[in-house]
Amino acid sequence: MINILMSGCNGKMGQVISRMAAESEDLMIAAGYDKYTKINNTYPVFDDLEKCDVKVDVIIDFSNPDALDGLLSYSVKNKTPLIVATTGLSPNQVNKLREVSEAIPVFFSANMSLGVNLLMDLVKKAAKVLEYNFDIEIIEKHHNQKIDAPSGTALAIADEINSALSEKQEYVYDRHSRRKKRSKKEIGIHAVRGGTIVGEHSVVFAGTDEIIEINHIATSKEIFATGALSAARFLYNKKPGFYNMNDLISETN
Ligand SMILES: NC(=O)C1=CN([C@@H]2O[C@H](COP(=O)(O)OP(=O)(O)OC[C@H]3O[C@@H](n4cnc5c(N)ncnc54)[C@H](OP(=O)(O)O)[C@@H]3O)[C@@H](O)[C@H]2O)C=CC1
Ligand SMILES: O=C(O)C1=N[C@H](C(=O)O)C[C@H](O)C1
Repeated sequence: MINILMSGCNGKMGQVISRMAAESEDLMIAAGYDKYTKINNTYPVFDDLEKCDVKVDVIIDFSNPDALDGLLSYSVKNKTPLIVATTGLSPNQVNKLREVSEAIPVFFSANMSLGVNLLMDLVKKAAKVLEYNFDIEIIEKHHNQKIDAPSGTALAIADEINSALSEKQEYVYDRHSRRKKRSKKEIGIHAVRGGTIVGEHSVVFAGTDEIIEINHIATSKEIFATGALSAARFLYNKKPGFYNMNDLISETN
């Protein structure tokens, strides 16, 4: 049995993962971490990781960037593998994750779904072929409870595209403050927020008289939970290192 500490356990993703782990035979949520302790969880919940006296094998984090420092201290002190799915981390926080991965296994992905990770591969290929004649714009849509914008996935897609191009593109976030034509050296990134949209990402390659659009639509949060639980199985007993969905997909296929 792999014992998990669920960080952000009272939140939307924390609750979906708790339900799915309870249905699995090899994983269980042994403890939770959140801002508030809640009475109807089936495991103990801590509002301070220093107080956590439950032995766990892996941490899954779907919470808030403010939680990261505490999680890093706890993981390093207890040599506990750490999965970070929280988005909106600063570049400095991502660097800290990389540093810590020299001592413990760290898994970091802005999107735990298989489909989005395939989309990243497809858009990289498209970007290479269309590099000189097409403008690239990314549009993401999420529910009205989402705090960060643009989504971590939209930024990760833009980074993947940039890694495939011979010249780095500048990211332009909506255009209300710009009074000039679009340059050839930019990737536009746009966020829509409303209702209960689970998560949609669309990459538009707009050329002269033709448009190619590559889309991913998440219709449930379970797809991210499935990915997070697979990441827990993957990271348990791994050597220190900085892992992502590509490592998980290559190992399991
Ligand atoms: N990588 C992926 O595949 C996915 C990533 N995400 C990301 O996961 C994160 C959580 O998403 P979601 O579950 O929808 O959000 P929720 O707001 O529903 O849940 C987050 C939980 O974390 C708690 N929390 C906030 N700050 C802290 C803190 N400093 N320490 C401990 N707990 C804290 C919140 O408490 P309170 O509500 O009281 O503030 C809440 O209970 C987001 O960053 C989101 O973008 C989401 C889905 C997929
Ligand atoms: O907040 C969410 O809900 C989601 N956040 C992630 C992101 O910011 O990319 C992934 C997913 O789209 C759902």
